[in-house]
Amino acid sequence: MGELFLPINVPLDGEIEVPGDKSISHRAVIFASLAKGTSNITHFLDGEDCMRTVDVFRSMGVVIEKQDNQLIVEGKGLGSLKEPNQPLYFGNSGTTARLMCGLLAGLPFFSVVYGDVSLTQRPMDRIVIPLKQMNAQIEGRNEGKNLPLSIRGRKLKGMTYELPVKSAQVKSALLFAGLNADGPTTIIEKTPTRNHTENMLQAFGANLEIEGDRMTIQPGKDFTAQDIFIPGDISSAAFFMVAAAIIPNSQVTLKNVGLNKTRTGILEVLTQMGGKLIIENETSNSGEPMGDITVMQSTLKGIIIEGEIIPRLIDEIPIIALLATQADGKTIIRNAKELRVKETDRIKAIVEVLQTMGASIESTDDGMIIHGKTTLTGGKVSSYGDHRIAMMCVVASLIVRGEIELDESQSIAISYPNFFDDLKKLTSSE
Ligand SMILES: O=C(O)C1=C[C@@H](OP(=O)(O)O)[C@@H](O)[C@H](O)C1
Ligand SMILES: C=C(OP(=O)(O)O)C(=O)O
Repeated sequence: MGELFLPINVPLDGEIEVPGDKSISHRAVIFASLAKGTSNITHFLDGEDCMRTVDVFRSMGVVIEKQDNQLIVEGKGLGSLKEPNQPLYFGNSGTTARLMCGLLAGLPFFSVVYGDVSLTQRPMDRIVIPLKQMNAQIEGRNEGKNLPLSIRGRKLKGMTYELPVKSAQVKSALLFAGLNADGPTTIIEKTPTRNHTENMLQAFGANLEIEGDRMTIQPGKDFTAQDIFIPGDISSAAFFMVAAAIIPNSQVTLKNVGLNKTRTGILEVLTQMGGKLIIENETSNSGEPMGDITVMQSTLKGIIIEGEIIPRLIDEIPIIALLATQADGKTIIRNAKELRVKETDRIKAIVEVLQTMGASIESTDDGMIIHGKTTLTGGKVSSYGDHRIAMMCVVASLIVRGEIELDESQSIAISYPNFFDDLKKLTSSE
């Protein structure tokens, strides 16, 4: 996209409603498509990733209409899905890939699934191995480690499985597979990851029991259509929370943001670093809490981010790294090796981008160490086609002394199509 001509050190001021949560939007389309009746989904994220999930269900015969940010889904039940006559394209979306494979493995037809260059490199064995233990018939490139995969769906066997990787996508894939199993499927999760699938299973009337670190799904329950309001995405809000925290005299309110505890690690980190934030107007819908978050600029200090909090802020680490460059002292991020298998190797990308801009940051095997506070000077950087790296670069451009030349920004439409409009609103208010 070339040079980012954005206002430098202009305070961010005002309020916006960030787009709908990406994880919850994917799940809302899936559940509404499996349910019987008409579901209205309000504040749906029409980013590219969620539209891939919509297209997949359209290819299986579900009528889905989009009116602005409202999605109307005419579900006819799990048994009504039809064999797609073309390969299913998952684009850049890891969530679509993992969740859909779990579902397709148990449906009585054949499908072929593939993705873009980035998704084709991401690990699929984390779902293929446990799905095969449930009797799934899946073949794929690199012995099933990567897309494309071919899936001959059939009745699956229930099983008990302890998750070896802290991944909500793997957990969700197995819960969806469990809907088409011959008996109960129990999943043991030692470190909590986002629980939107569990919340929505319960909201649609599935037979799901959760006890401590184990959950059991029983097949055989029909789902009834629901009206769903999708909260704002805290992972999108994070970019403006950080911008407000680091640009002098800023104050930003983000309305109706999802506050599910499995996602709010960023709020804890901001507070521990000395950030000022207020949460107001808390409500909830379909088991998902939400509220308004106001963030003000403040003096920040470095902290250690590790352990159980990591899955609760995994997608926010690119913007947290930028935040840490503006905090006094050392910030250490550990136990985040999963970042290496996201849209790009995010540890490598974050470190490269921020080093180019003049930050003092080094990578470790499972994270990074950042020394602050540094004045960023700009430079020529690549997002590697990763939406979160691209948005981090745009926020950085608001505080750099020089200019940032970013190679692309189209990827931002994957999760935040109106990102630049929202940025403009916050930088141009009186
Ligand atoms: O289940 C989900 O919606 C997601 C889970 C996380 O991935 P993993 O399950 O791979 O950790 C997250 O990084 C991704 O953006 C969305
Ligand atoms: C990792 C992400 O998404 P996905 O895994 O669905 O591609 C993300 O949005 O940061």
